[in-house]
Parts: sequence; structure tokens; C-alpha cells
Amino acid sequence: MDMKKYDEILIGSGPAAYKMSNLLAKTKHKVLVIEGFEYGGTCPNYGCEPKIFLEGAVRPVLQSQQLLGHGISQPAKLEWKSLMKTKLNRFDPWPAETRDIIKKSHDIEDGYASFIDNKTVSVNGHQYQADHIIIATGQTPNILDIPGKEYLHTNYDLLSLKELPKRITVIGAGFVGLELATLVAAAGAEVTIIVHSDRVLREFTKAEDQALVEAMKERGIKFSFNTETQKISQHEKGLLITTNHNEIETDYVLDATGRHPNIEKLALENTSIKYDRHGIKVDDHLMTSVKGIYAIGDVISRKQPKLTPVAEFEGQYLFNYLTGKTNQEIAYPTIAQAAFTFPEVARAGVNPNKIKSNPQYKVKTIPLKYSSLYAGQNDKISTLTLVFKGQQLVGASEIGDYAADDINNFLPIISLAITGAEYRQKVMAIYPTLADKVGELLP
Ligand SMILES: Cc1cc2nc3c(=O)[nH]c(=O)nc-3n(C[C@H](O)[C@H](O)[C@H](O)COP(=O)(O)OP(=O)(O)OC[C@H]3O[C@@H](n4cnc5c(N)ncnc54)[C@H](O)[C@@H]3O)c2cc1C
Ligand SMILES: NC(=O)c1ccc[n+]([C@@H]2O[C@H](COP(=O)([O-])OP(=O)(O)OC[C@H]3O[C@@H](n4cnc5c(N)ncnc54)[C@H](O)[C@@H]3O)[C@@H](O)[C@H]2O)c1
Repeated sequence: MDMKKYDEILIGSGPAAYKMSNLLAKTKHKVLVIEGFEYGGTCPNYGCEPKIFLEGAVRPVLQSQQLLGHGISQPAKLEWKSLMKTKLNRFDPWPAETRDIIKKSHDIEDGYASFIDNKTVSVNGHQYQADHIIIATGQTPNILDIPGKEYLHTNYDLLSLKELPKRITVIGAGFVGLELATLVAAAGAEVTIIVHSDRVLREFTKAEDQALVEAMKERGIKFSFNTETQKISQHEKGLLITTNHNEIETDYVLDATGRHPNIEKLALENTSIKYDRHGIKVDDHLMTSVKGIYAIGDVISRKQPKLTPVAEFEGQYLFNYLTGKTNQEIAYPTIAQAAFTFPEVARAGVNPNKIKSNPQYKVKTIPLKYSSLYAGQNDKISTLTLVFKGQQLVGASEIGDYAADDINNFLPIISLAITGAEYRQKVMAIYPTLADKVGELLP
């Protein structure tokens, strides 16, 4: 069999590989990109982007509900069908467009890649080798292994759902579960969230997690805590979910019980590539246990959160490393994260959860509802939590309608270790915004 050779083979075309593919397009390297599903991967097709697009209509609906009796008499009503039509019009062409962009600079194969040995990749009956093979296959949703699992849907299905079911049950209260529950509940679905522990999220403070649950409950979203889903069956009027202590009638079930590394199709057993349940093991140059094979993005087993900017950063780093622009180990910047619920929760830097009784740190909690900016939106929840080490701000978290944007204000201060005096001397932010308050919040 003919063996075609490349400088780089990219397996996957999500944010991690797409970043590298764009950078490699500016070089003379011979590159093959292999994609088994939709070009562009999770984030633009069935993740961050369609989610935030839908949230654009959901937010004014929820804000107008929040202002009912405070200057608003008729809250906005969301029409899922027409919103979904606009979403599909925008997003349906994206995979083909992304494929065309990649094809302009590189060879492509539409199919799932698998390894034949430590040097050879096979796809569509062809075999390929390269100086560098880069695995960027992301993660895929867990599917509960229970009777009736054929009724379970994933984020992929829900983010393209043309008709809104009357009753939706979400299993799992992590990022995906809470964000997607927020969208469909705002559109009028009766939503129940099954949580198998006593808590949601966990990346944020307990107080923030609890305040979020209370706010979602106030809007009619039901939570069933400490509940194990046992089976799903057809029922005279829809579906019946049986759990360890109740039965839930529903029309649609979203499985949001987490994600696992996309490695099944890679046939890693034909290689010496090491992996664990969190993903493919890589060293500090993102190389796997096989020389010449690297891995980037959600598929790797590292402690950094699985996010698009992290995947892109790894794509950029590996490009720099493989093209000789750096020989340093990868060093991640301060990584901020948020759940786009309503209210949102967001954080960056030292996590207040992790420093509980360490006397080196001081935690300050600041309610924001007294500011006209928040009071005008009848936002009673927004609360900022700042973590200081000595005089230096080292962490920030917030629950609030605009927590994600708010936390971005603190990122440069945390990551560049800017002092209060420096900030006040150099920065005069727009008034009245949260940025304007930052100076006075720093010692
Ligand atoms: C609902 C949802 C919302 C999200 N929201 C956010 C957000 O707001 N902000 C944020 O930062 N992150 C968010 N994320 C996470 C973000 O989508 C991921 O971190 C990001 O997509 C990871 O990029 P990646 O390139 O590593 O993997 P992916 O984007 O998953 O791409 C991997 C690609 O590899 C392909 N592939 C898999 N196996 C093979 C194979 N054997 N051969 C060929 N191709 C293969 C897949 O088909 C896929 O296209 C969200 C995720 C979900 C599910
Ligand atoms: N806004 C964002 O940036 C964003 C949004 C979505 C996803 N993501 C990324 O994707 C990753 C995966 O998100 P996710 O929501 O799929 O995973 P997750 O780990 O955040 O949440 C999964 C949840 O399901 C629960 N669970 C597990 N088994 C269960 C069971 N049998 N029954 C009920 N609940 C069960 C877990 O306890 C957990 O709370 C996130 O960690 C994040 O990195 C980011």
C-alpha cells in the first residue's frame, strides 16, 4: 500500500487543531487534517457558540421577568421555534465553511482516524505517516448505561431542537446541564434537574452554588438532589424516569452527566500511547509517551479546565514548539471560567474553596446590589468574592447577572500582580461600570 508522508497530521478539527491548522497554513509544511464528524468540533457546532447565541435571546427574557413590577409590566416571551430557526440558519453552514477554509491550505480526509502502529495512521482505507502526529479529538458526552438509554439526548440534540417539549428532564448539574436547563426553561419548558449528589457545579463557592440553585428554583426549575437515575421507559403520556426514590414524568431527557476523552476510535491499543480516564497523558511539551505523537485540547489528561481558550493555547504552544519558536515547557496563563446560567457564576485565580483556613489568605465578600448599576436591573443576587494574599489580589469569583464580564475586570490584576496603588495611578475606567469600582476594592 502507498504510504503518503506529511510534516504534520492533525486528528480532529476542533478549536485545538483548528488553531494549529491556521498557524501551519502560513508555513510551507505539508499537513493532513482528519475529521470524523463536523468540521470545527464541539465549540462552534454543538457547544459554546450556539449556546451563547441562544442565550442572547434568553437573557432579555429573564431580565424582563426579573424587572416585573419594577418598571416592566409585560415580560418578554421567548418563541423557541423562531429562535431555533435563526440559530440553524446561522450555524448549519459552519462545518462545510470550516472544511473549505482548511482545504485551501491542507489535505483533508473525512473520516475517523485510527492508529496501526506507533508511526502510522489509517483513515478511509489509506495509511499515512508524519514527522508529528497530533491527536486533538476532544471529549464526547457520557451516556448513562441504564435501561431506556435510547431515550437519552445530548447537548448535540438539544442545541438543534426544533420543537420545544413541554417537560424536559436534565440529568447532571454541571456546566452543560445547568446552562442548557437555563435556556429551555426560559423558553417555557417545565424543567427538572436530577442531581446525584447534594450540590451543583463545585468549581465555585458553596454560597455561589446555593444562590444559583435558589435563583433557578424561583423561576420554577425543579431540583431532585441525591437522586440516582435507574431507568427510562415509555409511558402513556411521554416518558417515565424511575430513580432510587421517585418517578418523574417527562417528554425529553438530556444526559448531562459529564464528558469523557474521545479515544475509542483511535485504536490506541496498537500503540504505546498511555492514557487514563481523564485522557491521553502528555509531558510538559504536550508529547505523548510515543516520540513524535502529541496531544492537545480536551482529549489530554491535565488539571487545566477543558475550555476553548485552553485548547487554542495548547494549539498555539505546540505550533511554536514544533516550529522551533520555543523549547520551553508549556506554562498556562491565569484561566478564568464561567457558567452562563442566569445569574452567571464566574471565577479566576485562587479559588476561595481551596484556601479555607490558610491564614496567608484573606477573603472579602462584597454585595453589589447597592450599586445603581445592579439595583436598576433589580439584581439582588450579585455578589463578588475577592481573595487577597497580603495586599495582592490573587483570586476573584462572582455570582451575578454579568459575572463573566465582571470577573474579566480582575484578570489582569491577578495575572500581572498589579497593586492597588498602580491600578489607581494608571487606570481610569468608564463610570458607572464595575471596572470603575475595582480601584477602591484593592488595598
Ligand atoms: C454544551 C457545551 C458548551 C460549552 N461551552 C463552553 C464555553 O462557553 N466556553 C468554553 O471555553 N468552553 C466551552 N465548552 C468546551 C469547549 O467546547 C471545548 O473545550 C472545546 O471544544 C475543546 O476543543 P478540542 O479541539 O479539544 O475538541 P473538540 O472541539 O471536541 O473537537 C474534537 C474533534 O475531533 C473529532 N474526532 C474525534 N475523534 C476523531 C478521530 N478518531 N478521527 C478524526 N476526528 C476525530 C471530533 O469529531 C471533533 O470534531 C463547551 C462544551 C459543551 C459541550
Ligand atoms: N461555560 C463553559 O465554559 C462550559 C460550558 C459547558 C461545558 N464546559 C466544559 O465542559 C466540561 C464538561 O461539562 P459537563 O457539564 O459535561 O461536565 P461536568 O463534570 O461539569 O458535569 C457533569 C455533572 O454530572 C454529574 N453526574 C455524573 N454522573 C451522574 C449521574 N449518574 N446522575 C446524575 N448526575 C451525574 C456530576 O456530578 C457533575 O455534576 C466542563 O468541565 C467544562 O470544562 C464549559
